Amino acid sequence: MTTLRLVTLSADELNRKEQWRRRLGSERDALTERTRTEENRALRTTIIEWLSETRITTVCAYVPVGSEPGSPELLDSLVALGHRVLLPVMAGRNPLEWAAYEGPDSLRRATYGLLEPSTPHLGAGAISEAGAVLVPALAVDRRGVRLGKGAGFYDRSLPLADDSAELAAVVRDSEFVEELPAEAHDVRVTGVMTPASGFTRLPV
Ligand SMILES: Nc1nc2c(c(=O)[nH]1)N(C=O)[C@@H](CNc1ccc(C(=O)N[C@@H](CCC(=O)O)C(=O)O)cc1)CN2
Ligand SMILES: Nc1ncnc2c1ncn2[C@@H]1O[C@H](COP(=O)(O)OP(=O)(O)OP(=O)(O)O)[C@@H](O)[C@H]1O
Repeated sequence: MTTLRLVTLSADELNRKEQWRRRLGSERDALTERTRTEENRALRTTIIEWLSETRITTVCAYVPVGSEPGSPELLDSLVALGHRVLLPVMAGRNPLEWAAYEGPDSLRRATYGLLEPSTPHLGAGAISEAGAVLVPALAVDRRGVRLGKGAGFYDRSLPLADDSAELAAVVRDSEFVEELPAEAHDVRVTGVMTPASGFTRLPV
């Protein structure tokens, strides 16, 4: 009985997550190039300012693709300011591995239209060296529940981060929402970063 009920609930949650993904995805796709550029510029400024107020050196980031918030320029700015920037490398369904970003030439095409670093792989444990993890997301809620692409990569990887690390979901302002469907395996982020509001610490 109990098992059956759990399975039903979980399928339902999955459905609700999928509906959110579709809606948020079309909203992102409908943005004008101008809005996108403005938001990404604001994100770059606000992320750099936020980090400059901390003693964080190593930052885990991601190379945005399609309509994801963020920009390659942000990665270059972080490196120029002396940060060590680690980027995710997919390794099957295991936790993400990490490798250093060393400029645009250090990236190569990977599966699913992603770009990955061609520098030496540092393993899945390298995330523990980061003071901040910029986490790609479609949305995040006030409890720190994050909605991602739906493959669970960050749910498997974030538990390897240091306890003191800031786990900052990077989203558009309208994607910081009241409540998202949550599942037991969802790892909560410690903060959210948006173009207009900058970094907001969440009560995790
Ligand atoms: N820029 C960026 N890099 C990232 C992530 C991300 O969200 N954004 N990830 C965050 O986790 C990881 C990759 N996550 C992925 C999650 C799902 C699928 C996926 O569902 N692929 C579909 C095909 C999708 C398509 O081609 O449109 C599939 O498996 O069939 C791929 C990668 C690591 N790197
Ligand atoms: N810790 C885990 N170990 C193994 N599998 C997991 C774990 N966390 C999540 N998963 C698997 O990943 C699937 C997708 O999870 P979810 O929908 O929460 O992904 P997401 O957080 O949106 O995606 P992503 O992290 O890739 O951006 C889950 O149905 C589950 O099967």
